[in-house]
Amino acid sequence: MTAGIITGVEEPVLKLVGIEKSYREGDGVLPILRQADFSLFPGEVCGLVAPSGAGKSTLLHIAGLLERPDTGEVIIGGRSCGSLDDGARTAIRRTEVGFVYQFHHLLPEFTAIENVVVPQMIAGLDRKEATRRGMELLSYMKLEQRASHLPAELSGGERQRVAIARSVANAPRVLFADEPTGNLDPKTSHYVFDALQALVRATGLSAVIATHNHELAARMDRRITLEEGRIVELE
Ligand SMILES: Nc1ncnc2c1ncn2[C@@H]1O[C@H](COP(=O)(O)OP(=O)(O)OP(=O)(O)O)[C@@H](O)[C@H]1O
Repeated sequence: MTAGIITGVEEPVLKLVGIEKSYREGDGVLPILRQADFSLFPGEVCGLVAPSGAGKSTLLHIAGLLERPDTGEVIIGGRSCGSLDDGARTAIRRTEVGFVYQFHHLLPEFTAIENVVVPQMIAGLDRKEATRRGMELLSYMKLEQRASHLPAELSGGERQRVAIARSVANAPRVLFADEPTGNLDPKTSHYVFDALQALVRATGLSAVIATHNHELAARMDRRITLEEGRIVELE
């Protein structure tokens, strides 16, 4: 066993322990996260529902290794990430973590399938294998027929489904989605979430999804919120 890697089926894919984060505000500090603790288990889809400004994006960025907490520990796949240097954190982020945002951020000059293939080729896969996996992911997202279209030729919901497929192209352990349907109408939001859920079920991925949409949150395995910087489970 590799030193520092904990194995076992019940081990969380993501663990946050005592996370604290403040930002400077004028002459003072603005505390955002205070002793935030959280565990996400394999295959779980967890909704993060909290008012604007509560710290949802901050939490996702810290958990996804885009930002460092002031104190506390982020453990991904049993590995503590706090003491790692930026290079090691970037390597873990590339292989273990996927991100989806409110806006798709697809490469406009590349087709849907190319957008899913490019990150895999950057990670070292050959084009044939990357295309095979890319088509499989697009089919989970019900986009096989749209694979050769450019982003400008796709609807908002289709673009967001391509962005989701791309975010998991390199088989991360955990997906962080920050308002992934925030830009879509309610019907399309549900359709995109259906596709995301099918993908999660098919790949065994775990996900934390920040959303203002309570109906979507109700469809997730668990829901959490932020209360005065702490993570609290919702019924
Ligand atoms: N880099 C930063 N520097 C200073 N303040 C910041 C920074 N990032 C976020 N904040 C502040 O921290 C608070 C939490 O921001 P965050 O974006 O995490 O909230 P949120 O819950 O995701 O909000 P929303 O739902 O509106 O996206 C806000 O008051 C924000 O202004």
